[in-house]
Amino acid sequence: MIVFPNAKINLGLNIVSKRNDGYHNLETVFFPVKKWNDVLEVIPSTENSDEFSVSGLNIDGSSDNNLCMKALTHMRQHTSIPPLKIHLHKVIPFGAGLGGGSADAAFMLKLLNEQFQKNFSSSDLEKMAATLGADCPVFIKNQAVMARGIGNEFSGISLQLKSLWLLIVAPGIHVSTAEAYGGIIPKSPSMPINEILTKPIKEWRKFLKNDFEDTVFQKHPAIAEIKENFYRNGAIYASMSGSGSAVYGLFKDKPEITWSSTYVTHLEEIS
Ligand SMILES: C[C@](O)(CO)[C@H](O)COP(=O)(O)OP(=O)(O)OC[C@H]1O[C@@H](n2ccc(N)nc2=O)[C@H](O)[C@@H]1O
Ligand SMILES: Nc1ncnc2c1ncn2[C@@H]1O[C@H](COP(=O)(O)OP(=O)(O)OP(=O)(O)O)[C@@H](O)[C@H]1O
Repeated sequence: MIVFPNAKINLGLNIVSKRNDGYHNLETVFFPVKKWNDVLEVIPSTENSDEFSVSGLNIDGSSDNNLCMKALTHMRQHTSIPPLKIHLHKVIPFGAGLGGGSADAAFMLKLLNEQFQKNFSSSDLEKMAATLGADCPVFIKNQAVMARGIGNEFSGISLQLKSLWLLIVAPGIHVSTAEAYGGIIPKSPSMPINEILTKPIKEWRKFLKNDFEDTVFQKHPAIAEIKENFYRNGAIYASMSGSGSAVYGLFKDKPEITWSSTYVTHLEEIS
């Protein structure tokens, strides 16, 4: 069986308060980037143990630390799964705020559920995903949603982004999520994100903020420069995604911007 875990971007990100468990309560809208995908293939293994291989981008860490394998290990705490041969082709830049590792883990849970007819509900799978990372549960249903809590309490949202062009640029700067949260002083948002998103997109620039930008831009001016470049080239709205370092822009017409050859870019028309 083969699946195609996709990236996400955050439309607005307010860090509201620090919790006693060390995590932060936030408010954000997750928007799935459906056409930017890793490739995850799982077949039965002829060996007595799992086999795991990776191609594409060079992910740091051992197989056991890969979120696909963590998802498999977690699922096995609930049910039996035979030895598997797993291949991950990594396309989505990591440490970029695009949630690619989280998507791999969530898609692994969904694949195992379907392939082995386990009949776990979406809500069961979301609970399993939550143990693997705060960004993981959203990839179970994989729809645009408003998220609160640590990023796993969802409510519906209606967005009119169809036919806009989405450009994402990942500059290859690895931002540690934990470190990015460490630099933030939480505050209550002046206007809830779902209210801002009902305004015309050209007004989002004034109101829709990512609270990580100030500290991350200060440390990495190259990331701030990407955002400025988006606006210089006609973006209706531009922002860093998650804790960075990727930056995205929404455009009415297909943008043609030249970037450093070391940057990874993705362009899609939203459907
Ligand atoms: C920045 C976002 O991408 C926004 O969508 C997410 O909040 C990050 O989610 P994630 O990468 O899945 O994060 P996790 O792997 O669960 O946590 C990494 C670290 O980030 C911090 N963390 C994460 C999520 C959250 N709501 N509050 C936090 O303080 C914690 O220090 C945690 O140890
Ligand atoms: N399958 C995987 N794909 C990518 N990274 C993985 C994977 N498994 C483990 N990791 C580890 O997780 C780290 C973060 O990966 P991920 O792609 O989720 O980061 P991110 O883009 O910053 O996402 P987020 O939006 O969740 O902060 C990587 O640096 C890597 O060490």
